[in-house]
Amino acid sequence: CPIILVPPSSTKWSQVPSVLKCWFPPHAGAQYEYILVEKRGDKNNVGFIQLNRPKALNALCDGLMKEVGQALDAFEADADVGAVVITGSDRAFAAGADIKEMQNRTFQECYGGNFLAHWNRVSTVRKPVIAAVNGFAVSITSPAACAEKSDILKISFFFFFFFFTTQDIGLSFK
Ligand SMILES: CC(C)=CC(=O)SCCNC(=O)CCNC(=O)[C@H](O)C(C)(C)COP(=O)(O)OP(=O)(O)OC[C@H]1O[C@@H](n2cnc3c(N)ncnc32)[C@H](O)[C@@H]1OP(=O)(O)O
Repeated sequence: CPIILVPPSSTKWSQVPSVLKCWFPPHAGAQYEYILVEKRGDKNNVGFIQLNRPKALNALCDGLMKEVGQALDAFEADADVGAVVITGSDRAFAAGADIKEMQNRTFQECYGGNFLAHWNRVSTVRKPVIAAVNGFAVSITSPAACAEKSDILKISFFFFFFFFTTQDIGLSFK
């Protein structure tokens, strides 16, 4: 007879031993530490991820980004889910990368360890992912990185590069 594993409702996803994680999807009971995850909509077919570090304005720490990746994996594998919505909480969508966590990392650790590799999961999900942005939404990027993504940005980048040779900082506040 099949064995069904049901984690206690107080279990945090980060406390679940790795060998057990494949036996139950994260949104089936185990709680996340940094995000809230549920299925919404009349047909329960919208995957909903709420960033949930309000005291740190949802700064994107390593643990939060790993959990977002896990939740996206679970929604991608769930045939009932047609699209995913990611939103913030309280005053912020997200205050960008967690600068407290980053401040002691050396360039070698970041570059050699490819420390943002798992951040890309959101761009590889094949289902539509919608960002419902509220409050602060802070980020930084380089025009060169943006220019890889679209022709319009390539043209903008050309003009940008013409006038500025340094990296650009993109900030968006509420
Ligand atoms: C994606 C990559 C690779 C890079 C980036 O994203 S770089 C961008 C990083 N983000 C920032 O530099 C933004 C830093 N935050 C701010 O400038 C301000 O917090 C604010 C303008 C967004 C809001 O200012 P406000 O005065 O309303 O709130 P604070 O008192 O400053 O913050 C409340 C609370 O949140 C903590 N916090 C805010 N942002 C971050 C962050 N990015 N990383 C870690 N923690 C953050 C802030 O320290 C404070 O907590 P404490 O009271 O416990 O210190």
